[in-house]
Amino acid sequence: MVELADIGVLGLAVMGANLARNAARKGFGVAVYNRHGGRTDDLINEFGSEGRFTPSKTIADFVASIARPRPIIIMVKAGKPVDDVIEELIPHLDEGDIIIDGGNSLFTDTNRRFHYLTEKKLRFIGMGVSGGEEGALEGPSMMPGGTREAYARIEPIVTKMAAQVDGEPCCTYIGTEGSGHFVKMVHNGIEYADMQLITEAYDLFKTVYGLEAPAIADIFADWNEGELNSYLIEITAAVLRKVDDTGKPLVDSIVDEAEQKGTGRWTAQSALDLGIPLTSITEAVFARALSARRTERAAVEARFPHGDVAKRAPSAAEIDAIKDALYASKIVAYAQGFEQLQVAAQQYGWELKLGEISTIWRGGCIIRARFLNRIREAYASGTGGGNLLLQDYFADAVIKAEASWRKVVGLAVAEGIPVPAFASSLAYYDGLRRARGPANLLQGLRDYFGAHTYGRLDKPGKFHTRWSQDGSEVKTSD
Ligand SMILES: NC(=O)C1=CN([C@@H]2O[C@H](COP(=O)(O)OP(=O)(O)OC[C@H]3O[C@@H](n4cnc5c(N)ncnc54)[C@H](OP(=O)(O)O)[C@@H]3O)[C@@H](O)[C@H]2O)C=CC1
Ligand SMILES: O=C(CO)[C@H](O)[C@H](O)COP(=O)(O)O
Repeated sequence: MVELADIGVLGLAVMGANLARNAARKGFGVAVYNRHGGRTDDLINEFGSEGRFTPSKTIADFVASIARPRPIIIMVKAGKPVDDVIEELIPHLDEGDIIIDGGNSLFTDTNRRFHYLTEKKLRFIGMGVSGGEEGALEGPSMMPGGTREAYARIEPIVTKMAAQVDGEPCCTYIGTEGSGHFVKMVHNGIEYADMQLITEAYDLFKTVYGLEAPAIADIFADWNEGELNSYLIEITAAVLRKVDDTGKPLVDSIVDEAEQKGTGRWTAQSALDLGIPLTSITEAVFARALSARRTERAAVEARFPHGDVAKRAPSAAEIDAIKDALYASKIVAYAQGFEQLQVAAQQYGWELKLGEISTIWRGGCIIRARFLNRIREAYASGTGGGNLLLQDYFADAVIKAEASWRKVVGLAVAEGIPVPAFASSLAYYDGLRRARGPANLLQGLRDYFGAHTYGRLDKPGKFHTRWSQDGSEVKTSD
């Protein structure tokens, strides 16, 4: 009798194929299927000896080859393909089978699919997966959302497939509905901010100080030894060090147009819906949009040429100042991202455990970093409610970095180098630490043109001034 597979993987492009190999290497029987069978053949021909694979050329055979209740990871392009695949699967499934969408789906789509499949007595898990091609194979960070009992069925498999840090799997139950994909979306938003901050530091070293890529690589490699230690800082050094077949740094020949698949934009859109000042991530999304206007940028540069920047090698103190600016801005980006998780949890009725989320982001995923241990500690100590900036470790780090942060933003502004993520993070910090800001005037203006009313510091209630009439003030509510 043929042994049934423990899990199925449908969609065998880079992520699906590597997740299937990961599961097989961990000893699970893995059923595999791809719409175009060539990918299935390639996987089996190249890696079939790595474990117990059951390849199929039809969905019916694929489903039939998995032990019930069947856990099936679908790893296809986000959007309509996910709905198409779900519809193709449904006629072949039995009550209690579990479809696990491991792609980067929009969380509202996952909410919809969760309820749709629940009505059909099928179970649905929206599972964020981070780590790219290598992580999928070696151990990603996984963020599964759905019912707790559906998660219990897949837990022994996914916790074994996930990256492990200090003996703990980088996978935990996130919550119901689309919460797993929401958390992955915010992860990606933070990834956008992290990368934007790195490129701003690179731009300063290159454009203001005239450093070549290998010298900048050395700086990032050095930073990776300290508190900035992270996967993205590590690979920045590797990318900057790479030379092409002409012997020149590859990075100097890469087109300066950032692409995006949507998760950063969704994070910013969600922040607007939830009313969260998610400035660092949103600026990172806008910076990608501006970078994509390459032809327009060339034309505008011709009309508004830059003056020459007097380039000179940076002193050790100037390098440290950029490091401080990057670190403080990073703290702000994470504080904003974690606030978004907190507010979403309240808004959508999800019990997101921020300590556990920071724990599973410590390994496997793109934003893995030493820094996440600090966030985990803040939540573990029970003092993690509210803004992360107020936690002692982060507050001390920002206070220590503040003078350098201002200097670096000032230098960039003076030299005409855009640093939107450094600057907006600093503006957020400055805005947040002012008990009294200038919105009193704004309220006055709103009341003037639209009778929108305002509150007063000296008495309770809401008021309107008859600005263009007799100038008198009326109380509009208590
Ligand atoms: N690449 C990465 O680093 C990461 C990707 N992700 C997410 O994981 C998912 C998979 O990513 P990736 O591996 O890069 O692959 P792609 O996003 O490039 O998707 C390709 C896969 O989708 C399948 N597909 C597309 N349309 C359909 C359809 N209508 N019906 C059935 N199958 C379809 C393709 O099948 P066929 O071969 O037949 O065309 C192929 O298997 C995506 O949601 C992505 O956003 C998540 C983390 C990291
Ligand atoms: O999910 C990921 C990592 O966590 C992907 O790499 C992500 O799709 C990259 O996003 P973009 O193409 O928008 O930069």
